[in-house]
Amino acid sequence: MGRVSTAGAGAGGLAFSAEGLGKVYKTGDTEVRALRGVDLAIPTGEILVLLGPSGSGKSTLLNIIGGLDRPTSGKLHYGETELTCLNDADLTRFRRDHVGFIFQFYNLIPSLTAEENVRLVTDIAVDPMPAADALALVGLLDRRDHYPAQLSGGEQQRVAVARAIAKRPSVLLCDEPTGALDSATGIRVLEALAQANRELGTTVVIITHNAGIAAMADRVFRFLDGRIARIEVNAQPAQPSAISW
Ligand SMILES: Nc1ncnc2c1ncn2[C@@H]1O[C@H](COP(=O)(O)OP(=O)(O)OP(=O)(O)O)[C@@H](O)[C@H]1O
Repeated sequence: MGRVSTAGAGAGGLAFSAEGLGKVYKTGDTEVRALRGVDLAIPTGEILVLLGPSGSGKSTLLNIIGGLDRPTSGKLHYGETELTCLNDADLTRFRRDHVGFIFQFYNLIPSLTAEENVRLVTDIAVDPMPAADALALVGLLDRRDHYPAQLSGGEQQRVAVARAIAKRPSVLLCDEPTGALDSATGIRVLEALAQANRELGTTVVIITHNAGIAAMADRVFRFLDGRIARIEVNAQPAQPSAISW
């Protein structure tokens, strides 16, 4: 794609690296320092969990990594491409071609079936998988003709996962993907994310307030007051089914 090279973002490399990322939100006379000098390295193909108190900067970082927002200071690379140097059009192209987003509320179009919701993405993506394959990956092929209102919350979120993975993104960014779900359905959604990671090699970043989910991560970043206060590496990440909620 355009000027965003994927060199260095392949297996064994770094999906993202950042030095001194800062973000200041200005509203009138008020300034909020949401990120205060974040350095990070996210290896390709890992599952990363971001934990930390409300307001500590997790969503701000996720939005910057996904090209939805820009930092006010510091540098961010995707593989060998410096995202912080891209113009708006190239940043949009990076986001469209490489990033899948999953949010707490599923944002499905109510008047479209599960398959049609996924097709919204596969119709415009560069190298998508068939919508049916994406639904099969999250275990919902038999519900392809159901409308969102005919699906449970967990099933709707799995359709959202299918929609996000159908374009074969290199990275899936998930902001509280199980925040609205009970433990059984939440675990099913986490299994869908783990499956995308395993079968497609997708790097997965998950923001959560549920510390139990950290058990499935290769790496955990603990945020405090706009900084990464601690990084933990799991030698043996757990299966989602083994997570205690
Ligand atoms: N668009 C914005 N304008 C002004 N301030 C903002 C904006 N977005 C976030 N903030 C502020 O930046 C800080 C970090 O917010 P952020 O959403 O990144 O935290 P978080 O760790 O994701 O929190 P939560 O767990 O509650 O989602 C907070 O003080 C928040 O109020």
